[in-house]
Amino acid sequence: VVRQKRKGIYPPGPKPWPIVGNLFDLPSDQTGQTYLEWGRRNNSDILHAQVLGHHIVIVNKREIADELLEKRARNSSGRPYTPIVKLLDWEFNIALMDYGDEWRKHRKVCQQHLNREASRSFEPIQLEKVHRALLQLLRSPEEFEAHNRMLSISITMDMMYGYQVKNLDDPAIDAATRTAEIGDPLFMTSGSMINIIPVLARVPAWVPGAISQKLATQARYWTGKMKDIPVDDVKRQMAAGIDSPSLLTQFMEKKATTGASEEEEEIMKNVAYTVYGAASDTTISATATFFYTMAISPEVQKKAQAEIDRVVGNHRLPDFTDRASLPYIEAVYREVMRFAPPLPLGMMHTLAEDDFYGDYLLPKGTQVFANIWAITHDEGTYKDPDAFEPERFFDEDGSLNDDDRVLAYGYGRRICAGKHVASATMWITIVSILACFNISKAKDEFGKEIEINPEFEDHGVKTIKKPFECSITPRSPAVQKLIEDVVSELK
Ligand code: HEM
Repeated sequence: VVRQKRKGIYPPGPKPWPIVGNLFDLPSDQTGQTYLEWGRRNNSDILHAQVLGHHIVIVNKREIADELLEKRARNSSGRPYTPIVKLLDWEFNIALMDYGDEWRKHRKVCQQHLNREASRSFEPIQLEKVHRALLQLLRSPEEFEAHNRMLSISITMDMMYGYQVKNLDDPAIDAATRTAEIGDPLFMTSGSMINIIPVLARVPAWVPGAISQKLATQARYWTGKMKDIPVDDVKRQMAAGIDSPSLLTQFMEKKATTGASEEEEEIMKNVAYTVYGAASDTTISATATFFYTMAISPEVQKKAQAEIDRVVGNHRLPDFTDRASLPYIEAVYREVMRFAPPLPLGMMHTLAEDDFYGDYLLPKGTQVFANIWAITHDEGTYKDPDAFEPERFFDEDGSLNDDDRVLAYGYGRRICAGKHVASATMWITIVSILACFNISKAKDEFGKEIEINPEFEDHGVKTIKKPFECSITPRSPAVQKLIEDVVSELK
């Protein structure tokens, strides 16, 4: 019997040009919104584009994303092979590894150390850094964006390496920031021709016009620094006998006592390097959204603070044991993550084999994107989706509803490996800041409120609230003292 290959049509999308396909149609910012608009124009929740023979599929509906990326995860958990990853020396990055043994080994280690139970070992670090951030907010509230960055970065560096970040000029942070600044745009599909025409990767950096090559050389240099500085610090800590719960110090101690293979060490380091990139910008973005939404939602803030005052009281700062007793704060967390998912398109999932969705052919190698932004702004599920309303997460009887899956963490087997850590960091940040401060729009010299530009910066992959001014003031002199006392007791 000769089996005929099933034929199919691609999902709808903009008409491709000869050779380049839709290269010039792909949005480089406002991606979530633009693809939702494509969906409306084509009257379809699944869309297709083509760039130089590469297929891209965008899914705007939750059910389709669940079907393709969860139920059919065996076929849809890959990442594309992009030459730029090798050029940048980013092959250590778990988020970029294709689905296979190498990824599986790394993911297993992530799972062991970042699962719900294991990630609780990081709670003391999260609490300490949040308390330090409260003091910073007290001292220089106008610099809240810098304090937000410092908070997220210092938690990650402490969790992974026991590395104590003193300020944002820290050499390890500088190296990581430069790596991302140079590397991120190169990595985007439309950002670098190297991704599309792999042969360009062989052009030496000194050839005029080989811009990506030159930038890649710089990015490689900073990637090396980003890896070496904290690892050298771990060695220093161990020599000095410093006891830290960090992932890498714990591992190194285990290695020194019971032994560990080279491979295990390599994997552990790769996890630590990956987490820095995966954890900081995403958490910074979600926290910036929190500040913004509080400044524009005084009613939400009042309700949240009333709940904290009722449950926690005014004589101590909140801690993780309070989480289950604060449903409204939980709803604020869910709503922050819904309102502006930090990675609006998540990450691409490539298909290992041809697949079909209805009559639509999704060829092997297709990069499938769940449009998380569109799914969390679906009017069918979230009425008035552009409004910030934690109330949408409550049932009529006043209890939290079961919509507790935070879609911002992505899909299937590639779902965010650090979602429990992220959830804990976000929650303790939200509850602590609300317990201590009132956040409102800043006022001009005449006492008139300054409206905040609602726009977000969107670089195609990540999104973050554009810088804005707001007023952050302590709720009472007593709370001010609480913060000062708690921080003065820290080492
Ligand atoms: C608010 C914060 C965060 C958000 C919104 C977020 C979101 C995401 C998303 C959307 C993905 C891709 C999922 C997919 O492919 O479908 C991802 C992957 C990943 N995230 Fe997160 N993340 C956050 C924080 C963190 C933290 C704190 C860690 C580590 C402690 C982390 C570690 C990772 C890793 C290792 C991956 C790669 C997983 C893989 O490819 O198998 N993330 N994250």
